Amino acid sequence: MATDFKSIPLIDVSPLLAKWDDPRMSEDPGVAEVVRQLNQACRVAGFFYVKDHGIPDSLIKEVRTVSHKFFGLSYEEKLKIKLTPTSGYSCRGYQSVGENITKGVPDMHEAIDCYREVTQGMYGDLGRTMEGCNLWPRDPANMKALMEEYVNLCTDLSRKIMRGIALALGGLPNEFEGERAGDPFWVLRIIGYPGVSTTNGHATSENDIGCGAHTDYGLLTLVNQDDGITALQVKNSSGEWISAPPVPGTFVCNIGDMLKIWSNGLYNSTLHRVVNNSPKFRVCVAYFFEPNYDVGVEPLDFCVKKTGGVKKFERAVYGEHLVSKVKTNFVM
Ligand SMILES: N=C(N)NCCCC[C@H](N)C(=O)O
Ligand SMILES: O=C(O)CCC(=O)C(=O)O
Ligand SMILES: [Fe+2]
Repeated sequence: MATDFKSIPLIDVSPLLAKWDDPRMSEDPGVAEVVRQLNQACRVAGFFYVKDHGIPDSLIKEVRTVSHKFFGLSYEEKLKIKLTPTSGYSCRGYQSVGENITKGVPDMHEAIDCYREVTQGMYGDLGRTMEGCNLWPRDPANMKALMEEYVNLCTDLSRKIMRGIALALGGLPNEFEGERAGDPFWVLRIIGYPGVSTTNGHATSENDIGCGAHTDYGLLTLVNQDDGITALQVKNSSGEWISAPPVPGTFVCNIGDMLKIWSNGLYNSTLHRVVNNSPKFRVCVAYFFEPNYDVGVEPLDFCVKKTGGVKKFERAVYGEHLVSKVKTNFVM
C-alpha cells in the first residue's frame, strides 16, 4: 500500500538519461538526485510524472491524434481488426466499449491491444495464448508505423528509468536487464473513453467508470493522456482517490505487480482507475514495460534483506500472471 499522498510527484529524468550508460553513473550528483526522487516517489505513491524524457512532443501528440482518428471511424470499420477467438484465443486487436472487464464489471472504454509479437512455439505451452501478430487498421494508414516507432522509444526510455529504479532499490543499474527484463514483453493499449453525454447523459453514474480499479501487471507503465481532461485517479492509503491530471510534456508513470514482487514490497503497485466525467472523448495510450515473458519473478535477495529478511511474495512466472489477467479481461 502506498502512503497518504495528496498529489503525484514530478521528476526531471534528464540527468539519468544523460548518464544511463556511464559505468560510474551512480556517482554522478545529477543521477543521484533523480534516484533519490524515484525512490521517494515509488515508496510514497507508486506513481510519478516524468518530464524531460527525450521523446519528442510532436510524436506523443501524433500518437493521440491518430488514435482519435481511429476511434472516430464507423463501428464496421473498427470491427475489421476485432480481437476474436477465431483460431484459438486471441488477445490482440480492437475491443468495443463494455467488452473489457475489470473485477467482473464492464469498462466504459474501447481499445486496441498490442503486445510484443510471439512466434509459434516461442515459449512452448506457456506462450500459446499470446502467439500471433498485432492487428492494425488500414485507416489511419500511418498508425502501424507510428505506433511501432512509439513503442521503440518507450521501451528505450523505460529501460533507462528502470536503471534508475534499480539504483533506487539499492541494486546495480543492470538489475532489470538480461534474463529479468532484457527482452521486455511490452504491451501497448490504445484506449478511448466516451465522454459522459455519449454514454448516458448523466454527469455521474456507475456506467461512467472508464476503467475499474486495478493494478498494472508488470514493471513500469508510461501513460500518454489527452490534455485538458482529468480522469485518471490513484488510490492512497486513506482510500481517497487522488487525480493525476494531464501535465503537458510529461508521462504519468506507475509501478506494476512484478516490481512489487522483485522489491519484496519496498515498492508497491498502486490501485488506480479512470473516470471520464468530461463531455469530451478521451484518448490514452498506455505503454507497459514488462519483464521477459518466461522469467520467474521472486523477491531479490538485497530487497529481502532491506525489508526484514522474510520473503513476502511467492514466485510468479510473468507470462502466467499475464495470461491469467488476459483470460479474465474478456468474456469469451
Ligand atoms: N496490461 C494492462 N496492465 N492493462 C491494464 C488494464 C486493466 C483493466 C483490466 N480489465 C484488468 O482487470 O486488469
Ligand atoms: O487511461 C488512463 O489514464 C490509464 C489507463 C490504465 O490505467 C491502464 O490501461 O492500465
Ligand atoms: Fe492501469
